[in-house]
This record gives sequence, structure tokens and C-alpha cells, in this order.
Amino acid sequence: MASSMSAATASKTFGSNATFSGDVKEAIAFKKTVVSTKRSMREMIITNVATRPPVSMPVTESGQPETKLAAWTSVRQEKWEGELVVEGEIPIWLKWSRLWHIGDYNFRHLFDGYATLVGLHFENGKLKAGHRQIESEAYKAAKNNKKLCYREFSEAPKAENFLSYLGDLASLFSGASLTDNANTGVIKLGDGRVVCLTETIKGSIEINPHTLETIGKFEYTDTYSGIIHSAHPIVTESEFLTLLPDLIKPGYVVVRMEPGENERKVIGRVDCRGGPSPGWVHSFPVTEHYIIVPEMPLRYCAQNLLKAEPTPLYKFQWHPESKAFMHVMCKATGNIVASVEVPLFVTFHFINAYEDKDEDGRVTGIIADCCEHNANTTILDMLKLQNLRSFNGDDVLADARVGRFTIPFDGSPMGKLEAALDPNEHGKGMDITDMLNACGAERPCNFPNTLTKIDLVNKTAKNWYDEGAVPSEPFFVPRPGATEEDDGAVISMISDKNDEGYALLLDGSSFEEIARAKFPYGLPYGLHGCWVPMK
Ligand SMILES: CC(=O)/C=C/C=C(C)/C=C/C1=C(C)CCCC1(C)C
Ligand SMILES: CC(/C=C/C=O)=C\C=C\C=O
Ligand SMILES: [Fe+2]
Repeated sequence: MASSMSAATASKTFGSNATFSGDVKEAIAFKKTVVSTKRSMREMIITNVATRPPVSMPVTESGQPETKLAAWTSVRQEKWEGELVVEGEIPIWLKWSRLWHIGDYNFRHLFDGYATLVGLHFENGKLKAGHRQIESEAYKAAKNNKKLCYREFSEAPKAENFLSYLGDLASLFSGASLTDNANTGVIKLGDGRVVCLTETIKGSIEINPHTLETIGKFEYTDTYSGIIHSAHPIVTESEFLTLLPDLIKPGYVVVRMEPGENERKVIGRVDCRGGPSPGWVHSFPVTEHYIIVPEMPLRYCAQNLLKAEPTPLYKFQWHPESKAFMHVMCKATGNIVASVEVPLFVTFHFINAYEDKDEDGRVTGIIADCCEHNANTTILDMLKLQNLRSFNGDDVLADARVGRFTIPFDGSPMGKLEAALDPNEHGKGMDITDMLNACGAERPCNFPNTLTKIDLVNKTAKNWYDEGAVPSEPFFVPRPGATEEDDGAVISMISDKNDEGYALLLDGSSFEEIARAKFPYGLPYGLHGCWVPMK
């Protein structure tokens, strides 16, 4: 990619020596050939898989059996640990997976589900793996009461009467009724603490990356009283940067937190240029000197936040009349150095951003790339579990592209948004990216089903595809001593046909398969993860 590496990627490093403890008494160990590499076959010991409870096969509205992809099902037990052997030298890999139902309660959307952490640890040729539920208040309350007790992404407990609705209103604005279900991402702070996040601020939960145990709520000690933040802060060894959407006075507060601290300090503020509320900021990009604040016309909606039943766009509303903008804030001063109108867009994930310079080295503008859904909000509906489970061969995934924003610094009122490469290179599917590597599409499909490596200089892509399988977010791990940006391994967790699943390793450069290691059972689709270097 013709750009500086993002801080988030640069912070992923190698480590070693993570251990998982297993309950030997309960363990049901058996030998099974599970790892195939191009060179050898190896053995794995799996623990506790026999505790898998029976699961009934879900059916679609028309009564047809649904897909046997574990991706769209619940994880089958709260906890599992096991070990298998591969060649390699990769540290703990934390990755998300989901519990879609609790008791009889079934969630509706991919962005719902109680958080399960999945850890992969490759060390000296051995792969240890495990998963464990995060003990959020929302999860514990749902488990104890056998019903939803907090407002989740697409679901809310139903108010029993008008008075309790009024109480709900108050508790919404205080944040008390919102979930702390940290099901979206996991970050390693510069001081080594590992925190799981979602878009509610109270859903920041510290975990032990070795055991995957929940340590407790990550408390911010500043006085900021807002309730939501971006799901993807930018985290480096030296700082944590995030955006706090202001729903009262539409805008965004940009904050920074130092390693070892729990206090976010304000860098600056951006007022929205459109209304009636700030645009959804699932993620945002930064460059060396600037923080880029996107103002997307898919905006938070206070009325929808209050509804118990899902609306077509959940907690959001599409406001094309409010237009779309990109703002650029100087990291050092908090001043806004550019604010341009751009074509309408829909994105969850920014990929990267860099400063464009003239011959004298002066910054002339910003280039920012994202996974862009052609300003089409139907992607949110597509990600309903019922839609994902009922794939019947029709090509229903809406087209997406690498959207490249150009934000000039010369005072022009308009910026540009164009495809950075021909979307046919990646099957016109594009999301869930780790810089160069993302998920693309092999049509027909209803969800991104390939791993794709995008080359934004030559405007080409290399694709990996396994018929019927759904890959999770690819993770690039550089080889120690690498000088080329793609010298390393790409790892993804694959949900395979027939309820199976495996960890996949691709060569970062050729994108050829190096190894795969089968899990004892398929795991539900996970969103984001991170590397935790071991001491
Ligand atoms: C793209 C993606 O993964 C989005 C996840 C979004 C989440 C988890 C949003 C969560 C929210 C709540 C749980 C309640 C309040 C509103 C909102 C921020 C939408
Ligand atoms: C799964 C996903 C977003 C995850 C957010 O964190 C987006 C899928 C988009 C499909 O094209
Ligand atoms: Fe995300």
C-alpha cells in the first residue's frame, strides 16, 4: 500500500510463552489428525469437546433448514481449551466470537450476541486454542434472568408500562440501560492492559489475555459523561485516541489517553456541519500529524435508541439531505485544518490514511481509504442473522469497494471519493480489513467469503477462497526481520461447511495457503481481535 503504516498495525508484534491451563480431570482427550501443512501432518489433543450440548437446527421462515455454518450460530459452551501442533512462531491471537442466544432468547443481528473471546497461541510449533465468555453485567443478567436486561445493538428489553418507559428514558440518557457487552473489539494498551470494547463506553472490559478471564470494568477516571465512543480507537505504544460522538450538541470530541492512565484528555472538538445528530463513527483514521473525523449521513438517532423493536436502520437514520463531510484535526493543537464536503458514503471500517506531500515536502492534503458500501445502507439489513443463515445461492451481497477520500488542504470546499481499485478485483465485496488484507467476495454470496490482499499501487488483488466457508477478519503478522510490508503470515479463522472450522495461515506475499489447523467444532463469526506480545 502506498502509504505510511497505521499505528494500529505497527503495534502488532511477536511474543511467546503464553499458557492455557486445562482442567485435566474434565478433559476428554483424544488423538486426531488435525493439522495439515504442505510438508507434514501432525497431531492434536482436544479437551472438553464432549460437553457440547445438543443444538437444534434452525429453520428459515419458509421452514427450510438453514445453513450448517457455525458462523451464524452460538458458541456451544462458555469455555473450552485445547492444544494442537503446528510449525510456526506466532504469539497469542485474540479474536472475537459470539454467543447469539441466551436461554431461549435469540438475537437478530450480527452486531448482537454476548462476547466470547477466542485465543490462539502458536509457539515453537504448537498451537494452543481456547475460548471463554466475557462476564459482562449484561451477559450475567441475561443468564440469571433468562432474558435480555439491557439495550443491545438491535434489541432492547420491552418496557412494561408507561412509567417504566419514562424510567427507561432517564436510564438511557444516564447510560444505565445500555449494554456493557464488549463484543466488538479487543485492544492492547501501551501499558500492556488488554481491553475489550463495544460502542458503549461502559462496555470497556479488561481481560487477562493468558487465561481469557474477565478482570473487570475498565473505568475511565475523567468527568466525560457521554455514553458512546468509536469501536475502533487508534492504539499505539504511546497513546490511545478515540472519538466521542456528542448527541446533545451534534459533534465529536477527540480524546487521548496515555499508557498507564485511565483519564481521557480532550484534544479538540468538531461540530457537525449537517444534522440532526452526529454520523455513526464505528472507526476513523489517523495520519502522523492529523486525526480524520468522518461525518457520515448515516447518523445516530435518539428516538431509535429508545425503541424496543428494531427500526430498519436500528439506532441510526439515513439523512442524505444532511450531506457528508470529512474533517481534519491537527493532533498537536486540536485545530481543524480542513473540512470538506464529500459524496455520500456508508462505511464501518477505515483502512488507512496518509499525508499527501508536494515536491517540497509540504502536506497538500490527506488520502484516506475505507471499505465503502456505495452509500447503500442495505448492508445493515443484510447482516441480520436470518438473512445470513438462509443463503440459497442467490447473489444478494450488495457491492462494496475500497473508497478513497481525497481531502485537499488548499481551502477547496469539496473533497473526492473514488474507488481506489476496480472492485471486480475483489468480487465487489469489501470489509473487515487489516490494512492490505481484507474480506472480499466470490459471487454468488450473501456475505464476504474470500480473503483478499489488495495492492493499491498496482491496483490488483490476490484472493483466497474455499467454497462454502466464511473467513473472519484476516490478521497479518510480520516475519521478524521482514523488510517487505507483506513478508509474514496472514491468519484467519474459518467457519466451514458442516459445522466445522479451522485456523488458516496464508503466506503474506504469495497469498498461498501455508497451514490449516482444525478446531474441535466450528466457531461463530467473530469481529475483531489483536495481538498480545508475551513477555
Ligand atoms: C460494525 C459493528 O460491528 C458495529 C457494532 C455496533 C455496536 C455494537 C453498537 C452498539 C450500540 C449499542 C449497543 C447501544 C447504543 C447504540 C449503539 C452505539 C448502536
Ligand atoms: C461484518 C462487518 C462489520 C463488522 C464490524 O465490526 C461488515 C460486513 C460487511 C459486509 O460486506
Ligand atoms: Fe469493526
